[in-house]
Amino acid sequence: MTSHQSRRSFGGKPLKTKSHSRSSSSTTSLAVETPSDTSPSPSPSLDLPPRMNGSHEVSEVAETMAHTDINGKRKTQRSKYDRKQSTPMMPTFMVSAPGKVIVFGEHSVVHGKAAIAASISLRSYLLVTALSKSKRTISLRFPDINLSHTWNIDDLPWSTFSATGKKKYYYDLVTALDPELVAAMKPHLEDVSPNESDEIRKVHRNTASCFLYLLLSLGSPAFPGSLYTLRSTIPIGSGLGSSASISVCVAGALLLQIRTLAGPHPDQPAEESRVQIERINRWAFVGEMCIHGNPSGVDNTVSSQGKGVIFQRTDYSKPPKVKPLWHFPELPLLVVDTKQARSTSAEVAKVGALKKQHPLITESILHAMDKVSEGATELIGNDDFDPEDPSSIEELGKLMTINHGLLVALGVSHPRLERIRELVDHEGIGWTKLTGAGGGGCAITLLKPDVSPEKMKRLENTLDEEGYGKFETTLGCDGIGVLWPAVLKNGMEDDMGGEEIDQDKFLNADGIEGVEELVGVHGDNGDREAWKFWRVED
Ligand SMILES: Nc1ncnc2c1ncn2[C@@H]1O[C@H](COP(=O)(O)OP(=O)(O)O)[C@@H](O)[C@H]1O
Ligand SMILES: C[C@@](O)(CCOP(=O)(O)O)CC(=O)O
Repeated sequence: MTSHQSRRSFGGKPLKTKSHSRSSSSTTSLAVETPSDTSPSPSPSLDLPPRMNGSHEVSEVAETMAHTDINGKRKTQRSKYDRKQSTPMMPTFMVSAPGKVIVFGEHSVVHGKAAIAASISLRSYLLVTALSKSKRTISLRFPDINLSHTWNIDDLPWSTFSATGKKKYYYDLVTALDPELVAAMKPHLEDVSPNESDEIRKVHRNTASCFLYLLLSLGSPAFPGSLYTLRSTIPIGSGLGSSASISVCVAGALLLQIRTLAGPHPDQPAEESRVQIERINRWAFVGEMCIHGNPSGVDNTVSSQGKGVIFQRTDYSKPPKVKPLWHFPELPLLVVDTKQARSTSAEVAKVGALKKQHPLITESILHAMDKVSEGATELIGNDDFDPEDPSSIEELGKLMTINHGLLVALGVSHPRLERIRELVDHEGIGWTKLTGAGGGGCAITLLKPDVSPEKMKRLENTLDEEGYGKFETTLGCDGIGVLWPAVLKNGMEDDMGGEEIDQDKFLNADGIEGVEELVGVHGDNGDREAWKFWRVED
């Protein structure tokens, strides 16, 4: 594969991509394999920030952080003269993680075939603000779902989570929720959004349980009072991995707060970066279990590591095998939301019924889908594949068209999905397929290079008129990123060290565009350098 440093035309807007050296895919597996990561954590190497907003005497929060061992036990040892040292407080920081699309092989994956999923540039952003020593509370402000909740740290069931046989460490592989721990957590979820409808409360409690289970597993009674503010640019419940993305943000933020992650920093070897991502991914999977019950682990893996993955599930009682595609190309992708509600289980059942009725025909379709995924893996793994070259894009696009046709044959498309395909085909601007379960949800279009702004505008107008949601994204983006400290500028311009992104600014950012403009990983003039990523590619 060629390396590229590019700005592709995207409906008249330049698309930002980064330069990465590329080589063939690694076969390292994340999330679903036996733990090998039991080494003690290296100390974190994020640069400590310049003091912001004037000088802080060290607070007990910072002191506690500095004296908390890897198992969360507080070390009470003080300095020689038993007085507080002047060290900076943990800064306000931010983490961000992407959503995902299934690029090839939805449905056939349910029947043991290989599928490919990849990250997209729609992302969740979580701002973490350490509170002053006197505030012994943990607060969530998640305005996308109108969730606002505060727990008193000292009231939380720490002893149950740290009891012998129950305590889990940051390096553990947790593959199931512990029913006793879930029961201990339950009373602390009961007063979440008490005045909302049952339906809304369920959503709020799922999100709150994801956070609380991770906090109680990774934290300790000495955990610093903190405020977590989350905003996401990923539509919720459209099959684009919004829940995995927030689980990755929460897992990453908590692991950073207990100082069990090394980096990210630019010189970090890929191997070390992958270990950090693996840690985050394992805990994000636990968060996903709180929201979903029985997730496959694919969404959180793609969201943590970014790029793409091939996944296959030959034994349905086990999680799928996940092989990272560290060098998945960055490609311009249009995601269109039909806004048509769909049920993944109903669509999966449809295919199951078809297979019963027409076993040979259905098996041939599924086999053909497997060949499409195989062909796509070969294509993008080939050294000749060049995301800048129209013929490479066309080959990949054709595979998407075939995959969509096969999904139609399985009966999982929907007139609103077909309408998107028709509109895109009419303009001749790219290759479209449904993504995820179908029956509604989203379609993805791989755009031809240099699509004319007029054609793009015409398509946008029609989609708008017909009530579709549209997102201009990039496929194959970075996974979890860290903005440390969370400042608007890099802090180089003046002595004050940059302007802090406080909660108000973040909450007041206007819509998706406002969030992207204020804190976005992908700024108007290319990717923001202040965001750091664990570089997983060799
Ligand atoms: N921005 C967000 N803020 C708070 N919770 C969120 C957010 N995005 C997703 N969630 C949680 O994830 C759930 C959506 O998961 P799911 O239905 O699987 O959709 P998706 O396919 O987008 O992951 C929501 O009901 C909510 O609990
Ligand atoms: C249809 C299926 O292959 C993908 C479902 O994707 P989503 O939940 O719609 O993102 C089901 C599955 O893999 O569990």
